[in-house]
Formats: sequence, C-alpha cells, structure tokens
Amino acid sequence: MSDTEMQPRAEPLAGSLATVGLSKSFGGVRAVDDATVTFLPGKINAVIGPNGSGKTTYFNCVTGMIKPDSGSVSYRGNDITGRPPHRIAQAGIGRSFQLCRIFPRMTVLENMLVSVRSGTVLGKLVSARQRTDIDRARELLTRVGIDHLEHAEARDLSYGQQKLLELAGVLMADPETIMLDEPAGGVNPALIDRIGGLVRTLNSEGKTFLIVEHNMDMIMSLSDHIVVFDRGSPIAAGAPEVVQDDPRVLEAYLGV
Ligand SMILES: Nc1ncnc2c1ncn2[C@@H]1O[C@H](COP(=O)(O)OP(=O)(O)OP(=O)(O)O)[C@@H](O)[C@H]1O
Repeated sequence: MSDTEMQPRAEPLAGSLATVGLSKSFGGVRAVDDATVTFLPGKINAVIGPNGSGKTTYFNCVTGMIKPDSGSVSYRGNDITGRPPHRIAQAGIGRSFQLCRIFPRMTVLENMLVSVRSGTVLGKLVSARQRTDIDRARELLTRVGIDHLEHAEARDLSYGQQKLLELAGVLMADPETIMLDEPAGGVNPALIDRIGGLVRTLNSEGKTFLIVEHNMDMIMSLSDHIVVFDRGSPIAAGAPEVVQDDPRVLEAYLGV
C-alpha cells in the first residue's frame, strides 16, 4: 500500500469498521499508538505484526473490552467508541479470543446456548432452552463439524475443537462482522484447514472478517486485505502480495 493510503480517511468506507487515532497505554507502554485503520466491509481482513505489537489490545479496544485512552472507533457510520462489549455485539460485531473462552464443565451444546444470552450463566441456560435456539445450535455445530460432540463436556475437546466451538458460539448471534484472535494458534493442521474453509464460506455468504493471526500461510492464502502493526501502530496495509514485499514489514519482523 502507498503512503497516501495510510493517511486518516475523512470518511471511512460505508459499512466499514474503522478507527481514527486509537491509543491505549499500560503504564509507560503504548500498546496501541495512534492507530488509524479502515477495514474493508465484506472482505477477509487480517491484522498481523510481531509479538507485543498491540494487536490484541487493538481488538480489545474495538470490542469494548478495554476503553481506549484516545481516538475513536466507528462501525457502519456510528461512533461505538468505549461502548461496553454487549453493545458492540448488538451492533453486529462478534469476536473470539486468543485463549478460548468456553465453559469447560458445560457440554458443547450448553456452551452454544449460553453464548446467545446475556445475564447470569444459570439464567442464560434456563432462558436459552428454546427449540429455536437448540435447533440453531445443532445446525451450527454440524456446520463446524463437531455435532457428534454435543453432549461432551467442553474440557474433553481438543484445543482445535474448542476453537471450533468458540467460533460456532460466535455465530449463534449471527454477527455481520467477526473478529477472530489467533484462530489457528495451537491448532493442528487439519483443523486449521477446516477453520480457514469455514472463514471462506462464511465470507462468501456476506460476513466480514478481521483476523489476528501469526500463521502466515493461513493469512496469505485467506486474506483480501492485511494491516500490519508494529509497536502499537499500523505501518502498512494492502493486499497480501503488496504487504509481504513491503520493506517496512520485513524490518518490523526481522528487526533489520
Ligand atoms: N493488561 C496489560 N497490562 C500491561 N501491559 C499490557 C497489558 N496488555 C498488553 N500489554 C502490553 O502491551 C503491548 C501489546 O500487547 P498485545 O498483547 O496487545 O500485543 P500482541 O500484538 O497481541 O501480541 P501477541 O502477538 O504476542 O499476542 C505488550 O508490550 C504487552 O506486554
């Protein structure tokens, strides 16, 4: 991508998720530093960068897990800066976590049902036992390929299967934008392929993706648009073939 494309856009693309000047420090560490980024709606967007470059903190600021110190987040033309996570979810943005967030002693199906309700876990379980939710949960478990495990406790699943469960849980709310934090991390190659295939299919059905990932094979083959972070700031963005030849990106990764 050219330097001009890195300039703040006066008006983010219609329907896109965008941040302007987003910053977040922890003590003296500027984890996210003046991040102005526009993601492409309807596309598979990736956020990459060396360890500690601020990708997860950026995700957390966008999804309301952390309040940014300054800057703004907008989605479909609305300012969603600092909204709590459930409001961000209501706006149509779903997310998964670097370390899976599931309830290990609940069954796979119960995990699916609690993912669609707010309130206490018990309240969620009681209110979620509706036929429509159960049908939808089973349909999504089939879709991600773990329907045969619906009665297993989540803790008995492999890590890759837990990631698939988490993704299926995110899909319960039918978000139009899905943010995945390291979907391939710690997952075996066969399940990485399955996750990649699911992302592709869901994208072809209209879902927008933002994916933080270290697996370069996956990112380069899957993404339409890549944003590269270094020391909290976006340093390059563009199509995979453009980004991978960008000297700033090589420098960030290799420290040359
Ligand atoms: N809660 C926190 N308290 C203090 N420092 C933090 C906190 N969260 C993140 N940091 C620091 O902020 C910087 C960015 O971390 P972050 O986890 O966002 O990077 P990352 O790019 O997601 O890293 P990785 O690829 O290793 O997951 C790091 O220096 C990290 O140590």
